[in-house]
Amino acid sequence: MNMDQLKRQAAARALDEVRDGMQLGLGTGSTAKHFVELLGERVAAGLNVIGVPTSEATRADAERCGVPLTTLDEIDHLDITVDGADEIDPQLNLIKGGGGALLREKIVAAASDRMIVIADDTKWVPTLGRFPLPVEVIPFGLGATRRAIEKAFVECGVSGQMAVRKAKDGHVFVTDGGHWIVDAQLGRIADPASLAKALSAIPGVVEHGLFIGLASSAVLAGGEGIRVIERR
Ligand SMILES: O=C[C@H](O)[C@H](O)[C@H](O)COP(=O)(O)O
Repeated sequence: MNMDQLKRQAAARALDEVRDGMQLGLGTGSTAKHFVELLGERVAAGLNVIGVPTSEATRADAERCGVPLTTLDEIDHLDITVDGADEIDPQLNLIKGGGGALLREKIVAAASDRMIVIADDTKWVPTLGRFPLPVEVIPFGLGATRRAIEKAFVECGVSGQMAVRKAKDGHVFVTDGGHWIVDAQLGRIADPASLAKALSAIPGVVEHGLFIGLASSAVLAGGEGIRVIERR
């Protein structure tokens, strides 16, 4: 089974948790896209749900698949958010934002009763940090923000190169919110909760890709089948 088939399997398993009448957060990325497509098939067959997309890309996918959409201004909570991740550790802390959608993803996950993470099992790691940590920043005063981020890294015992993310066309990547992303190659983040707190305290940082205590469960698809891990 190839990687894409594993992603679809994980998405299909998460779909088992969806009930009629639910309000759903719809994640972003190649794995979440499978979930949106499978959800669309169920909607076409009569399932009544409504979704909040975590990016303009997911909005377009959901519209194409016929999934009805709303916003967090029109409803007061979500039952489940189903989203992918770039890394998942055994405490179900995550690195997200490889696709640049971390800000909306975190807002939507935090407004949800449960967050189910779906992934192929290569995303499962003993310690976060091999995947570059995305930090969403305001372009204004970026030099000062970068220095403050470096200081936070030192205080949290991590270090590594930082680079402003570029889009495929070579221009600076701009998020749906109009911000930039700095990717930090940290290698190993021993204390992700402390680093998350330190980054959140920096004025020019809009959000970062550490999702601490947000995921309720992870559905990991691998060569030997599906593993569901619940947060203790
Ligand atoms: O910004 C993007 C998101 O955090 C994605 O959920 C994450 O990058 C995983 O994406 P994929 O399922 O494509 O690996």
